[in-house]
Amino acid sequence: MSVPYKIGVIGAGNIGTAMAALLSRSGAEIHVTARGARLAQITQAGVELNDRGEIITARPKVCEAITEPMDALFVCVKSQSLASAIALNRAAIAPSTLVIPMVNGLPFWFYASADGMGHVPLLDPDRVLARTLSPAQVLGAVLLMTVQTDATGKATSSNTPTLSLGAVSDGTDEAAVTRLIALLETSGVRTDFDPAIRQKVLVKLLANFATNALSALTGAMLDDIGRDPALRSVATGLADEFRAWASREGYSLPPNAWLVDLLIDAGAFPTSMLQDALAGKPLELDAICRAPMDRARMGGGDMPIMGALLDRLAHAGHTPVPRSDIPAILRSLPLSPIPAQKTA
Ligand SMILES: NC(=O)C1=CN([C@@H]2O[C@H](COP(=O)(O)OP(=O)(O)OC[C@H]3O[C@@H](n4cnc5c(N)ncnc54)[C@H](OP(=O)(O)O)[C@@H]3O)[C@@H](O)[C@H]2O)C=CC1
Ligand SMILES: CC(C)(CO)C(=O)C(=O)O
Repeated sequence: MSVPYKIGVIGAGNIGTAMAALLSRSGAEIHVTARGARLAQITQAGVELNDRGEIITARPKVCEAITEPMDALFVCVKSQSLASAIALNRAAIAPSTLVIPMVNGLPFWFYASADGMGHVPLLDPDRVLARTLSPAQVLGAVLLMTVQTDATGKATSSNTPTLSLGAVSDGTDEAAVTRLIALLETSGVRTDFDPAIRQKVLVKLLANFATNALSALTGAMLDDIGRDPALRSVATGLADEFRAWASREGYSLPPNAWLVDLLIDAGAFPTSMLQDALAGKPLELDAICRAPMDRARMGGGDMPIMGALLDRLAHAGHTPVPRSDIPAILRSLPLSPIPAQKTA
């Protein structure tokens, strides 16, 4: 009897539930981790994804922590939980396991090379990730998928799941990656392998940086941010700050016209950070906002609009703030023109 291909999915929230349901169509053996009430839900009823009208149900193996090596491990937690989730699931990770962190924000591996993981202190303060994972086994990932989950754990996705994967250093087992991509494609996840994965990460992070904290503070949907002149000028000011830093790092990012189109096209969608603010959950501010700002400051630059926005968030008490407070808060941000950036 052949040994089954084993895929671990750490975290059964929006993305983890969707991935577990989709990957169940690949024929691989799927192991999902969950805790508390979610563990009980999956044990009883499995996972369910409504993928643009198609209901996909599956009964993966479910546990609090995976205790045997996986061929591939998708880590679907918030960025601030990545190190603890990896530490808890240490037994799932053999030297040959492909580990795919599916998180938004500046990735902990962004400065990795064959010599080591590099270090972004905010993202891996105790170096758990750097010590546990080798750069060759980590695949960078950019996921374009919008998923929301209801109280019963049922996930709903409103677009074609699209995933870009990329090696973060030399030494990645290309045959293993090819096999994983075939399984993802069989599952309905449109997947490519992109040698320029860092560029792709920064393009997505440009959108997150420009919108997420702003939406958490104001409650604005993506299309509001694209259309409302006051919100739009904050978002494009943030994008200018981000683009200036990225350009110093050697990356050329799309211009504000691209960003505004993306926001308007997205419609009345609450960013993932607004969803967290509304649910009273911790916000991914370190990975999405503070880590790029720290890197900019380390390079002698600054991000004054983001600095002020984080300050307003810290002092807001309750987020989103009342609508009546928004105009004064937006006017208080340092939206002075910054030097024109060279953009693609
Ligand atoms: N939602 C979306 O549409 C998109 C999200 N993303 C990104 O994907 C990542 C995941 O987001 P999302 O799925 O929405 O987040 P959720 O908060 O919905 O899910 C995270 C899950 O991880 C679980 N978790 C946290 N720590 C651990 C741990 N140590 N062990 C096991 N489980 C753990 C949480 O469990 P518990 O509830 O018990 O805390 C929760 O179920 C984020 O970086 C997000 O920005 C990217 C693209 C789109
Ligand atoms: C939709 C988008 C790109 C908005 O920033 C996103 O990824 C999010 O909501 O976190």
